[in-house]
Amino acid sequence: MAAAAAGLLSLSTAIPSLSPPLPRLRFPVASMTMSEDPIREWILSEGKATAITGTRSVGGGCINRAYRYDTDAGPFFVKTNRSIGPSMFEGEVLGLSAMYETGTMRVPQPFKYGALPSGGSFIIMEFIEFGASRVNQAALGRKLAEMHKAGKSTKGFGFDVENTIGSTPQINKWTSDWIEFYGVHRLGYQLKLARQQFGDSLIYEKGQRLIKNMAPLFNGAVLEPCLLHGDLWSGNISYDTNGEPLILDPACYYGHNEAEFGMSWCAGFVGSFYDAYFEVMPKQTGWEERRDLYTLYHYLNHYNLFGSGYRPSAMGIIDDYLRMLGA
Ligand SMILES: Nc1ncnc2c1ncn2[C@@H]1O[C@H](COP(=O)(O)OP(=O)(O)OP(=O)(O)O)[C@@H](O)[C@H]1O
Repeated sequence: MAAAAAGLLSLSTAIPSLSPPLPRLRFPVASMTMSEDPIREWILSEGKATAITGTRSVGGGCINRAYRYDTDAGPFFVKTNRSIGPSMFEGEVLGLSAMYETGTMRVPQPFKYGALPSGGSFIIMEFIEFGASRVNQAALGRKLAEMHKAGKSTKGFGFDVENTIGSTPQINKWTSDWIEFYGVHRLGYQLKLARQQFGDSLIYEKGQRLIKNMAPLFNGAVLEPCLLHGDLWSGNISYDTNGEPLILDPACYYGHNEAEFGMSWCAGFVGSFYDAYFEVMPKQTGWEERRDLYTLYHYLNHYNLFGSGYRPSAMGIIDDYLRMLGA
């Protein structure tokens, strides 16, 4: 899909409740007719508003600017990025759309993304009022498992577009074999980046040794592609005013379900979360032994994004596995 293409979705397909069955959402490629303010234009046409009564900044994000647009058709949530083209928001729209279509976990319904005339890009989506943090980890675990169960792929492991994890590119090339996908496009990609950025050939070589020898860790596991949020940490989890969990800001792809727990060290998941999750998606043989392998991807990404403070954690995991595997 061309990066400069705009995603289109009519608001007439908006659904007030998430009860299945949901209509299939589509984001057809459309040639961009550049208006002076494409956000306003969409809200006042397909967004079905006749007046924008106010706009205000929403804090919280790091990468983009976020706004609430109040209108006579209800509020919209808008993010803009002044320097990156629409490809980043294309990834977010397709990820939100894929999760929304499962009719399981609550996610904001994505409406539109495109280019800004001054450069940069925007995304418009459903505005969700967050409730007081009535943390319900059991509901979160159950809904997440339902999403993993419902979000199936016929193309293998990967996604239709590349996206980003933090600001690091995330390669989603469709691959039929999970161990190959995780080795090449997840661990291998981050290891190459560490060698390139920091000249760290030690972590690269040890990491590659782990990739070559990690297959036995998957013995007995059911390696089916499931739709993953991909960046599930506490900053991307919230609750609506009914106390229903919702997840935001995804880096979606189809992967082995256990990879979703790779950010658990920043998510604060407790026992009730895992108990509820495993009631829907049963625990697989060897999960405890694979757990750190899935956190390794995110530790490596933190090393690449934030520097050497994360290196000991990544290296420690690699060394432990090399010892365990006698590699
Ligand atoms: N659909 C939504 N409705 C209402 N508020 C939202 C919605 N999505 C996000 N928010 C709020 O806006 C803030 C910024 O959004 P988000 O985290 O997606 O920004 P970002 O800059 O893209 O991400 P990052 O956290 O990676 O920097 C969030 O912290 C959240 O409080």
